[in-house]
Amino acid sequence: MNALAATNRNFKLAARLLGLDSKLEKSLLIPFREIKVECTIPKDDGTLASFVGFRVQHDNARGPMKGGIRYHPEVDPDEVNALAQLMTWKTAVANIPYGGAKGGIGCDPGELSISELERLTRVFTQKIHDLIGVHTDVPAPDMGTNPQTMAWILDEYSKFHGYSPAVVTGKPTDLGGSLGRDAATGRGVLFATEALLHEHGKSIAGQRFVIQGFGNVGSWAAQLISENGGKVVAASDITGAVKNSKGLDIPSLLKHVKENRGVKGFHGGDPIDPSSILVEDCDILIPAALGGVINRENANDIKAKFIIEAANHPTDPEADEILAKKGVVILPDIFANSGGVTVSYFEWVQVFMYISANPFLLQSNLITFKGFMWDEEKVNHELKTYMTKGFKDVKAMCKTHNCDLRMGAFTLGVNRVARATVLRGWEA
Ligand SMILES: NC(=O)C1=CN([C@@H]2O[C@H](COP(=O)(O)OP(=O)(O)OC[C@H]3O[C@@H](n4cnc5c(N)ncnc54)[C@H](O)[C@@H]3O)[C@@H](O)[C@H]2O)C=CC1
Ligand SMILES: O=C(O)CCC(=O)C(=O)O
Repeated sequence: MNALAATNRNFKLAARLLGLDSKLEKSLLIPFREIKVECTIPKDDGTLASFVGFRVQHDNARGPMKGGIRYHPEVDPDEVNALAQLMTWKTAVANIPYGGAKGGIGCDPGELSISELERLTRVFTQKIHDLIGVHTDVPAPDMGTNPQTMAWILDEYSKFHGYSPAVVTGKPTDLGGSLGRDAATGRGVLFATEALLHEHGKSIAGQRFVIQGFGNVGSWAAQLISENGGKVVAASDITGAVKNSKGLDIPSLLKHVKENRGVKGFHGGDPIDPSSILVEDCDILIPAALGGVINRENANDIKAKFIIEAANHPTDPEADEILAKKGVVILPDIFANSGGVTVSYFEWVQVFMYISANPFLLQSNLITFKGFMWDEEKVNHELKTYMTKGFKDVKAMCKTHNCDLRMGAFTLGVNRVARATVLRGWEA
């Protein structure tokens, strides 16, 4: 099932459990705006290259639309649409005052030089600058993008609208980014996993983890899990996969990935076929790469007892059904990976605090006044508070609607957005 069909299906199931009015259901499903732009850049060798960029703004009933921008060859409009919708429910589950959006450019960032990536980002920003903004739609990093990408967007946007550090989050700390944002999605995955395991009378220590994807989210999750006594027995990325049943030495693997741009060739374990990573023996499986990877082809062979969805939409609905019958507990993406957008919200709030404390910044283009920025300990502490509360809220919905964690999270998110929509008088 494609990502959009799967996401719509989950939304409709939640709407039915909530008994939503059919007109309200329809208006919640239809995106606020879909943007598709052509981005042509000169390559370093002087030839021209054209790419297609997307931004889907799904819903803004609860606040400015929020979500990452992805650079990946498989970016397509349906997937961006699904990911934007997931952001709407995710920000509502986290109970932060945002709606949902997502963007992407169909490109392979590994094939582009830094200057080509900068030109592409600036052209994309030129094409969409009138439709994003501090109070309308606030991008952030996702697959294939990073704080540097956000810095280019900030700079290009500011040429049109004046210095606007709150127009993106996940930016470098030197430009007003929040401490802790880089690790936030992985740290949120840790807190979410702790909350789930606690309920099952378990803790991270001693559990065997398998992680697919070793980029921002996967590598931070691996690091924090191993620091908390968990054993990462296999990990993979686009370059390859490695396994060590005694537990991979994560600091050495992180060093290897940094030096070699991938997991491939790491000597602290045995190389395995990356396509078998999801069915490796473990207690807890963490998909942290692409969507749709857990499907009817492999669901029956999955050995994990718990799946923590660090990636967006890693599990197809058909796999959901198979895994439920096997008794596998799935912590859904719209809760499990909400740590990133939650700290993005903290970043946005911090930027407003220092701007209002020192309006001179807006004229000077310089951020020198850090008095109202939070230290990392505060960021992490607040994140834990939000993740713990989020888990409790999801569980309460599971009890009310007698449903699994995915529907608990969907009913929680959809209900909060529906209430905001009605309160604003937007229902049909
Ligand atoms: N960065 C963030 O704050 C958030 C990211 N996410 C989701 O987490 C997932 C990962 O995102 P990031 O870590 O930010 O991206 P990233 O670009 O930093 O890393 C992606 C990782 O996935 C690997 N990968 C790509 N294709 C693969 C394949 N076919 N098989 C195995 N590995 C593959 C890459 O080699 C890389 O290690 C995505 O689904 C993203 O939407 C969710 C919430 C927030
Ligand atoms: O930090 C953000 O604003 C968005 C992160 C994101 O794209 C996601 O949660 O999937």
